[in-house]
Amino acid sequence: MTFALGCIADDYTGASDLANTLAKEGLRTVQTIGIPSADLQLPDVDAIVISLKIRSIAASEAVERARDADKWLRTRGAAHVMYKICSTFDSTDAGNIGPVLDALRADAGQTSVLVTPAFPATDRTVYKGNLFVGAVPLNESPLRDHPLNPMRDANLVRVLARQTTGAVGLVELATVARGADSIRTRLEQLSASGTGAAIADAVFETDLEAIGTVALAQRLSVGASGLGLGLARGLIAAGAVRRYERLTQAQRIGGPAACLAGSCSSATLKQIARAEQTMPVLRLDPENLVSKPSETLRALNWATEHIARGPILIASSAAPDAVSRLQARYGREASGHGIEQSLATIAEGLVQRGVRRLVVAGGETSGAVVDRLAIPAFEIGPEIAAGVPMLRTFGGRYGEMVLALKSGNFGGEGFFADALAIMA
Ligand SMILES: Nc1ncnc2c1ncn2[C@@H]1O[C@H](COP(=O)(O)OP(=O)(O)O)[C@@H](O)[C@H]1O
Ligand SMILES: O=C(O)[C@@H](O)C(=O)COP(=O)(O)O
Repeated sequence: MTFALGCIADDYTGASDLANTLAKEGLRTVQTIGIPSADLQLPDVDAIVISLKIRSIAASEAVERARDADKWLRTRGAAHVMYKICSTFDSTDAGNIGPVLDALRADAGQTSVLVTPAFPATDRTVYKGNLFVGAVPLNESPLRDHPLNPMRDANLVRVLARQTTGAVGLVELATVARGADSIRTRLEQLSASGTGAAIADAVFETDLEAIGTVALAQRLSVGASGLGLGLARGLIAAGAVRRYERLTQAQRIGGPAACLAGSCSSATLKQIARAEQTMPVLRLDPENLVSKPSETLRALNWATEHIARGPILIASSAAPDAVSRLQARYGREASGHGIEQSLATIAEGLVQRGVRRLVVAGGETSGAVVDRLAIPAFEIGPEIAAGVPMLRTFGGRYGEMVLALKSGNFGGEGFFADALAIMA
């Protein structure tokens, strides 16, 4: 097997977002769940995106898993590996972006690594090292109340410096806008002064093309889907990959369809409210989900009553004050993990009741669901919304299924209906 680009994503929705971007840019792409097992026959591809669930686990464990994935990709010929992080830089002062970057950089024998979470398609831009979500700095966006990694500082040079052992520098927009040579020169300066990571400003796709061109000459880069776009365009421009036209039509799979939401992002809360106008919605009791196993049974009994008549949505999602109250009672990790596992149990029950079309909202939530269903890999189907493709399972114990794994923050208000319309 040969491929041009190896990627490691720190969560599953992030992986499908990146895979979507690469496919859209013309790379034949497969998304694997973890390191593929030896017996999984992968199709011929230009890019492999290995999905890990390491965004919110202990840094030492995240490092170990990322290094294993990196080794797998390198031993199969990946000259360049991109580490995919969230476009809102989701992390805490304990990691995991910095520790993983430090370890992969050391393994690659590289001095300075380009880092950019910019993703203009979803309005994430970086200027003077500050990350903007739409019109506001990261710390003024809804991400300041994320249940697992509240983002309270928009200055990524500062944020990353608190997580890495090396110095963090900046490649300013004026440098980026002058093109690849100018970025390369700045990176060489930073490298000569021993700077381990260079946050690169980027506002437009042309900025990411220039950053991608420079990154490709190195072994490692770190960023969100905008960086993937830059790398994909760089590979095609260099003639390393022939542009492939992605499928824009989904093959019909039929059967019952369901949506599950564990994201508490403001975008997902609006999408659930909109879905209530068009499909039966069950709002779970988060306290019961953490403390009483019977809540999952209640959900499955409710689903059994409704599922034959059309799509349904089951949600644990709650507004920031309710999330804080639950966390104060049970702890941040225990409530997050408990709810993820309950939603995974509900997903498994739904699939056992015949559901083959499943939409999941939330990164950690998607990770728990996909792991429970033991799906080994996905082929990338048509785009539903920016950053969210339709995914078709590749192998696995439940036969062919289609899924959409939605990052909490992505999609318009009608996302659930939009996804179900494409996953017909
Ligand atoms: N009502 C709730 N109260 C507290 N935490 C919740 C609630 N509902 C879901 N969660 C947890 O919040 C986290 C949401 O993270 P995630 O699924 O990654 O969504 P996003 O994509 O928005 O980041 C998960 O750990 C989930 O279990
Ligand atoms: O880059 C992004 O914003 C997404 O691809 C992503 O990583 C989303 O993470 P979640 O919001 O936790 O799903």
